[in-house]
Amino acid sequence: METVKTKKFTERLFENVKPIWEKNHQHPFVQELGKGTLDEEKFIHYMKQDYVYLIDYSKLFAVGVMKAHDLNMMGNFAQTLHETLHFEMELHRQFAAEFGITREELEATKPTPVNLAYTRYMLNVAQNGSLAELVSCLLPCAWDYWEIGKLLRKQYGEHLSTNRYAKWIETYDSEAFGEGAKWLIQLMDELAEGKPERELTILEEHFQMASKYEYLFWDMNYYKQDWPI
Ligand SMILES: Cc1ncc(CN)c(N)n1
Repeated sequence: METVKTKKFTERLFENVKPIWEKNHQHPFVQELGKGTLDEEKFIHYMKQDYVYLIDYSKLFAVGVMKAHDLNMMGNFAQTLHETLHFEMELHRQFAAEFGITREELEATKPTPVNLAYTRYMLNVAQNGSLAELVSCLLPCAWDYWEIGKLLRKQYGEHLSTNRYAKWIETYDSEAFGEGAKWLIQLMDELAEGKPERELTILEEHFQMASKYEYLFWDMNYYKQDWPI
């Protein structure tokens, strides 16, 4: 008997988000980072903003621990929280040290309107929504960065030795980061399993919204936007 392969929910998400992610991948911030030509001030703006973004992003994993369905899932959220604080944010601390920025200065960064709107959106869903909603919100952050890491390695990998931002590409293209993204993709599929279309639509809205915030985040840093007053 012929078996019909049903499409995974994340395959649907990936197909529909392509136009947004393509814009993220072609954003001048991303492309110039890949080439190593990105203006230092723009990168510093990003490093500082991203550091405080990641403090809030880590809290989403803590909510994941609270809402996890079993010990295994709880452990995975706890591990991802740990890796964000000690692996991903270490990248920012290292770059900051290179640019003469102290840890205190990094941590004291005030989030810009876009940064605040993005993290508040996710934290609101995390606290008031289901576990599936939480994962749909935080997934683009992990997944699209992994895609960008792989893409920049493919496009500009030959010139990494002369790219001052090489460590950034190596981090997001790394096996460790990819494993985290793959776990979240798999978890999204498990949590979406058997859900009615009404609920899947809401999950997809969060996924698309977070993906659009990713674009705004690149733009905000490229143009060094901050509070006008
Ligand atoms: C804004 C943003 N989005 C995603 C990532 C990858 N965790 C990040 N560091 N910053």
